[in-house]
Amino acid sequence: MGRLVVVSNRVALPDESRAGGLAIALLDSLREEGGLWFGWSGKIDPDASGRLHEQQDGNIRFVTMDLSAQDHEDYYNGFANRTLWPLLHFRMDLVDYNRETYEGYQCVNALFAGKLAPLLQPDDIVWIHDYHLIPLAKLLRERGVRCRMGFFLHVPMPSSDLLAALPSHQRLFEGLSSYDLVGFQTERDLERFQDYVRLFGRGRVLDRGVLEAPNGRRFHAGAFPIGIDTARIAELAADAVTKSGVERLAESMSGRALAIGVDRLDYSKGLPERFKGFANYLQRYPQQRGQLTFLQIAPVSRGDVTEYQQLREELERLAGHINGRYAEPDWTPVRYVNRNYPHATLTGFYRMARVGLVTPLRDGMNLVAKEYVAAQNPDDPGVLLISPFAGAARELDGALLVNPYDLDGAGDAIAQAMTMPVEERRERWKSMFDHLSTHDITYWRRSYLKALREADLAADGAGADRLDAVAGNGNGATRAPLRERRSGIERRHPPSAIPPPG
Ligand SMILES: O=P(O)(O)OC[C@H]1O[C@H](O[C@H]2O[C@H](CO)[C@@H](O)[C@H](O)[C@H]2O)[C@H](O)[C@@H](O)[C@@H]1O
Ligand SMILES: O=c1ccn([C@@H]2O[C@H](COP(=O)(O)OP(=O)(O)O)[C@@H](O)[C@H]2O)c(=O)[nH]1
Repeated sequence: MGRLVVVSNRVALPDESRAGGLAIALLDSLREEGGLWFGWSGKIDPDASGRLHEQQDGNIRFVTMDLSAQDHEDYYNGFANRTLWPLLHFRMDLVDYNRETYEGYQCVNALFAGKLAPLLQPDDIVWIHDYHLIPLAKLLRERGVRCRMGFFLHVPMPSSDLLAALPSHQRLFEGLSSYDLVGFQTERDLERFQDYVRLFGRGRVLDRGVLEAPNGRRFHAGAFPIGIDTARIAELAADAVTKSGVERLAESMSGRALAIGVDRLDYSKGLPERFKGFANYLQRYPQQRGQLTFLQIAPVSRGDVTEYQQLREELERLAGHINGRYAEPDWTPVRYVNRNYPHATLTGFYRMARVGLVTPLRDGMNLVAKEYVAAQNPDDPGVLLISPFAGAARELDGALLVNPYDLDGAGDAIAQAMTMPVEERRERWKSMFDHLSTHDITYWRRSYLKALREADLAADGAGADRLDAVAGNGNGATRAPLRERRSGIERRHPPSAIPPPG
């Protein structure tokens, strides 16, 4: 079996501890399989982009590349995080497009290709991640790389009309057809991508999950909801209870219940709306005032980008405003912390929390939602409140759905969580925990890689006779949703027709 080569902008280097679901998930995957992880070093080289660093940690070989200040500005702060990130999170109002940053993005992708190509062996399986690196497969193929290549998009795929509003969208998104398999977080993301290919991408959907680019190249697409290392999170959480940081938090609660939110400081996470929803709860449920303290952990993210700086200021104002209005001499309703915590501590915080608040405006998956569930005490679990706009909501059918734009709804759901009987909490928790135990990070990686290894339609269209046989493989399109209608919003378990990982 070929070596696994993972490529992503962010790499979880052994001494790295920044928050972010992609890096955490890929580290879990590579630990099991071993292989090469290639990406940005996280360092700025004042002279030029391209200096490589190499280190080995267990069975993972890390090769990372520095970027010059200008490349970092155009590629990461610019096109990736000021153009693509808002676009892919349905925020046209925040999209800042200019040709210069787009060219910078292309140049950095070309640099990745130039440095990576000589490291590859013909039977490697190359797995490229996220919106930073959409053009990479095409650029590698232009350099003669013939390996099997897959792509996974960790963020949402928005509606095709939004994608089509991006100048040069065809040049960018046609790049996806150079992969053998393009993976999305949910079936909805896959559907929206197929719509784009049909309506604006000059391509064809030959069958569900089998697409053809304008140049005739055929490739697969499927939904592969990412998971967490459920057993390890549950174990860490049980052990964390005696950790000093966790004990200190427990002591400071003075017997009050805890509501927790854990998010990078990002406008996609719906933090102002969440703060306002909590204020709504305090205002409309005065009889519960003083019983629940809300802890929001929000490590600073992408701090050079204006919109992120503005969000930080807004949240500071809101936290001050809510505390000024509702605090008592012996109780502060909102605790707002811009610090990053390791899982050993975070899982203990999750377990202590009666309410988990995960209310993004849009989120590819949201691993925090899954970690919160995995960390609960089975005898006395907390209640997860989740936005229907997080990919995870489709799987976590025991959570209370909260539309982040509905502040009254958020207030009601918090109050409901506070008074929910333990039997109901256990029942809701169990169905989610059982699901997360089977659909964990290993399941995700194996399912995706199995589908990638089997995605062998010839690039020139030969092999079309196999289309019928393989259509639907890897995305489970043909299975009916398992069920679930709560609060009027249909949620599906992830594609259960993915062949069991072997
Ligand atoms: O690398 P950063 O710019 O610091 O940002 C951190 C990561 O944020 C995004 O994470 C996404 O991936 C998660 C795992 O699949 C998913 O649960 C979440 O919904 C996504 O937002 C981003 O996509 C990554 O590239 C970043 O590394
Ligand atoms: O202080 C923190 C805050 C977050 N995280 C981790 O960062 C990841 C966030 O992933 P998620 O999918 O929720 O969102 P993303 O940040 O990737 O958009 C989760 O594994 C969190 O446990 C962490 O380790 N420490």
